[in-house]
Amino acid sequence: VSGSATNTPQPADSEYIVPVTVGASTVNLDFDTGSADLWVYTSSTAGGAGHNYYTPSDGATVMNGETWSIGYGDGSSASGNVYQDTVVVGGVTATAQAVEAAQTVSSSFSSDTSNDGLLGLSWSSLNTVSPDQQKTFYDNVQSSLADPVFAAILKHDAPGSYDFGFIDSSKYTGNITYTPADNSQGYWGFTVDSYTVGTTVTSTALSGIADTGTSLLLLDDTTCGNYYAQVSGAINDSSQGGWVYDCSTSLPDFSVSINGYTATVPGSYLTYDQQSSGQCYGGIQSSTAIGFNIFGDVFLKSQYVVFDGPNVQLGFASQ
Ligand SMILES: COc1ccc(CN)cc1O
Repeated sequence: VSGSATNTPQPADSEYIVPVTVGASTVNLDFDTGSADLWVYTSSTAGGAGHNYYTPSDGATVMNGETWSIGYGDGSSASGNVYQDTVVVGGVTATAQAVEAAQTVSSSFSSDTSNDGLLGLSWSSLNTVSPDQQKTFYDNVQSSLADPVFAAILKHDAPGSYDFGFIDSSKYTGNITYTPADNSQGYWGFTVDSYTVGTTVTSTALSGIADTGTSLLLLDDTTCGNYYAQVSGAINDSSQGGWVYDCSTSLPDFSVSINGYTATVPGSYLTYDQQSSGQCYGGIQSSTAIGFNIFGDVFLKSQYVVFDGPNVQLGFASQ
């Protein structure tokens, strides 16, 4: 089998939401290659006002004794109990998917009514269900897929898709360049050989993770400093949450070299949003607080990205 589900960017391309059939309901989930839990609001979730919620199908079963509790890099969290139910994404069906029902969610989730939960697409080793760790949707359907891969096609301010089971050459230009993935921490980790700000090449390798569930491109302080050195007037202002600059400033492109392929994020994608101060908040920010680099939506929305589990590799092409 194969299938494609449309994703829709939320304001500032902050997250990409996909309608998913979970049991007897349709909910809008944030697909997150940086985590491995599929969780969703229920009719009784504290903080569930304004969200669609999960209704178990007639065939659903409660996974007795199983619970989950997750924390994310931005300090948000959620927890609850677990059902086994049918989940359909773009016509691809997982018949025995662990559906994690949220009993509690933190305030940043409850106030974000654009999503009704998350669908994790990292490696299943990050799944938080206890005492029996559960598999991601991708792991559950992988053996049924015509080609056991999925692709993320995130766009700037336009609908894209998550494709399961096929590579679509109409969705990228040139060729796909593959590079080994580092799944040792449960993420889709990878290394770039160098980076370029405008036309200035820095021959330093950077490692990080491909994370559709993080909005920004989070890089070490040296790399951030080298980028914003080419943004006149940019300052790193902790009171505004990081690197800001006057919104009239033009931004240089940021590109990375992966196995001979140059992945370019145009300067026009590198402003995240305008602050009330009239300053603009950059899409490239520091990864110091996290301890590793994150190639989030700001980077990914310039690329066609293949996530290949069996070969433990990532593929990149321009779109
Ligand atoms: C508060 O909202 C979120 C927090 C964490 C993630 C996963 N990186 C996704 C979200 O939409």
